[in-house]
Amino acid sequence: MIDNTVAFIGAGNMAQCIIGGMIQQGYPAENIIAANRNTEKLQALKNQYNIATTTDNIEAVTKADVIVLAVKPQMMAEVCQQIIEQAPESKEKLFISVAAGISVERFEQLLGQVRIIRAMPNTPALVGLGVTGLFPSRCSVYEQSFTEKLFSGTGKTLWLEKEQDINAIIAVTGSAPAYFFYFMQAIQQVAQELGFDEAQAKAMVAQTALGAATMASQSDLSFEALRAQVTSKGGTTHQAIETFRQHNLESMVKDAMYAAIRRAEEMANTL
Ligand SMILES: NC(=O)C1=CN([C@@H]2O[C@H](COP(=O)(O)OP(=O)(O)OC[C@H]3O[C@@H](n4cnc5c(N)ncnc54)[C@H](OP(=O)(O)O)[C@@H]3O)[C@@H](O)[C@H]2O)C=CC1
Ligand SMILES: O=C(O)[C@@H]1CCC=N1
Repeated sequence: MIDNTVAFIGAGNMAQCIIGGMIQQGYPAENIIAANRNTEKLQALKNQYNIATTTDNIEAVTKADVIVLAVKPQMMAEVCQQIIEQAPESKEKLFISVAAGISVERFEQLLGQVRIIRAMPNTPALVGLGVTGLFPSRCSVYEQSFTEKLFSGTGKTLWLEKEQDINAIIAVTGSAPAYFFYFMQAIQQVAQELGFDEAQAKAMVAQTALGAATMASQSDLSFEALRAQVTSKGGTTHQAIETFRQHNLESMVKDAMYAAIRRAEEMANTL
C-alpha cells in the first residue's frame, strides 16, 4: 500500500499536518508529492520531510496514484477544472477531498463520476492524534482500506454512514481544535494578567490541557465525573464552574457548533 504515490494539491495547514502524520508513521517520503502555488510552503515541506514538491498541479497529479485535494473550498472548482482539462486521465485515479462544504455531487459535476473519498481530518493529525471522518463514493474495498490506513497514521478514523455526517464531524472534531485553542488562549491571557510571563503561562495551560485530555481519554469515567473530581464542595472550582453556567457556556458551545454546520451547508449550496 505504501507503494502508492500520494499527491497533495494545496500544501497549506491541513496538508502539512497530514503529511507530517504520514511521515511520522513511516510512509515513504519519496511516495509523497505536494503541489502549491506558494513556493515558500513547498520549500519548508521539502526541508522538513524531504518529500517531492512542485508548483505545477498537473505534474503532481500525473505522478500520483492518489490525489488529495487540500485547497480551500473556494478554490476547489478552479483546481478540479484544471485537472480535468489538462490531465483528463486522472479521472481513473482515487481522489480524496479534505474540503468542508464540497459535496460528492459537486465533485461529480466538476470531475465526472470519479472514485472519491471525502475526508474530514483535524490539525492534531500532525502529532498522530487527529480524528478523521471518512465518506466514500464509488470506491473499491482496497481504496477504502488504503485511505483508512493513510489517515490512521495520523490518528483515529471513523467511517460515516451518510455524507451529511461530514458536516456533523466538522463541528465535533474538524473545527474543534480551534475551540480548545481559543479556550486555552483565554486562560493564558488571564494567567498573564495574574503575573505569569507569556512562556510560563503558555506552558502551564498546555500542560493542564494535555493532562486533562490524557485523563479523559484513558479513563472510563464520564467528562462530568472527571470534572466532579476537581470540584470540591464549596471550593474554588465550584465558583468558577458556576460562573461559566451563569454565562450559559453550554448553550454558547451548542450555538457555535450549529453555526459551523450551517456554514458547511451554506458552502455546499454556493461553491
Ligand atoms: N485547517 C483545518 O483545520 C482543516 C481544513 N480542512 C480543509 O482543508 C482544506 C485546506 O485548508 P487549509 O489547509 O486550512 O488551508 P490553507 O490555505 O492553509 O491551504 C490551502 C493551500 O492551497 C494552496 N492553493 C490555493 N490555490 C491553489 C491552486 N490553484 N493550486 C495549488 N495550490 C493552491 C494555497 O496556497 P497559498 O498559500 O498561495 O494561498 C494554500 O497553501 C480546506 O478545504 C478545508 O476545508 C479540513 C479539516 C480541517
Ligand atoms: O474552518 C474550516 O472551514 C475548516 C474545516 C474544518 C476546520 N477548518
